[in-house]
Amino acid sequence: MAKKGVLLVNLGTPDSPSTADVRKYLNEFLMDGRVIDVNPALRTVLVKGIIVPFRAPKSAKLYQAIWDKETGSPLLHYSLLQQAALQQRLGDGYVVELAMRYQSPSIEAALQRLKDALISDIQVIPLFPQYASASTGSVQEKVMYLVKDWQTIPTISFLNSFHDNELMIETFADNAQRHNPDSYDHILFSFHGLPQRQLKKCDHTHSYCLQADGCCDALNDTNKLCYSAQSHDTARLIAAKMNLPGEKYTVCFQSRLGSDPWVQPYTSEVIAQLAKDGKKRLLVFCPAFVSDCLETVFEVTHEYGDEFKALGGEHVQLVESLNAEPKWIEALAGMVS
Ligand SMILES: C=CC1=C(C)c2cc3[nH]c(cc4nc(cc5[nH]c(cc1n2)c(C)c5CCC(=O)O)C(CCC(=O)O)=C4C)c(C)c3C=C
Ligand SMILES: [Fe+2]
Ligand SMILES: [Fe+2]
Repeated sequence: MAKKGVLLVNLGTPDSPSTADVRKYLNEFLMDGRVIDVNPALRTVLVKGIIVPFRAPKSAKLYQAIWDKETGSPLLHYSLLQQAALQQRLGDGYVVELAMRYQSPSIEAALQRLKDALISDIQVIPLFPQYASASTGSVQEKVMYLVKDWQTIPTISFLNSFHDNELMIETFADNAQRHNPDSYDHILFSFHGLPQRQLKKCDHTHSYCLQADGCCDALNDTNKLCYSAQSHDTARLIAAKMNLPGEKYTVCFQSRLGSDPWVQPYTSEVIAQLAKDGKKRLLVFCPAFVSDCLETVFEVTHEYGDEFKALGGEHVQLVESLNAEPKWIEALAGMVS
């Protein structure tokens, strides 16, 4: 029987934590019109003239702090473990490839390997639980761009999002149990941030997202692919699995870049308020990421941890991401149709 292809795609990471490699990575990433969605001339000035020159040396230091001597970037390391575990779980009938949207391993090389293996049925799984044009949409666009000139275009299906996947929700809740959640004063669900403008552009009615009261309180036909609404849904589902009452947790958004408004509340402001309220111990989920990476290991544990302590808090504990947890690999296997 003909083999089927599965292409796992995560965001990307620099090839090394040197300033030169981080600069190369940030340039490719931030010049993507779905990530910095302003006109190309302005984007070039912002990215090449301002953001990257200032950010690359700083980011290189952060990457150096999380880079493992043997396994390198945590994001790539866990992604490779996921690929190997999924390949083993699916068996010989499938070829599982891994790619990064930016830098390496590239989507182009992965598609070429599938083509060389005569695979004509490919399922693309962008490894982002919640849909965003800047993440999932960008992967979809890149794959379509790369196959557009092939003589024979294979059957390709794309997974848009899996924010409510039962086994994924269970894996996050299981990971939290290692930390005795009852011993924490408050729990945060801290998602990667996104400019508000990008959320609004996904609302085809132009009247609901960030305009209607409680627009993220439930999913409906208008907001079912809204990143913020899906993030709130993921958090509600994990909270329900853990029997957390509403007052025990807060949904928030981290990693803001630039001065435009991003989806709120911002994690750093929530943490500051919790410290002011006398909370001492915080447990933090980052359910926008399926692998631990710079944004979880460094930003949550070190940056937010230090900020919280400076304001009188005692401890910020990250809940590990899905990484290569067997239940998560089972979740991925279930997504392969
Ligand atoms: C305009 C800027 C950015 C948007 C929009 C954005 C969306 C977005 N990003 C992820 C996932 C990841 N982002 C990561 C790092 C990262 N993201 C931005 C900017 C935007 N992201 C920057 C500048 C960086 C680099 C961090 C730094 O240099 O300090 C990562 C981590 C990569 C790693 O190697 O560990 C991930 C993962 C999603 C899912 C998303 C849209 C929802
Ligand atoms: Fe990002
Ligand atoms: Fe929305």
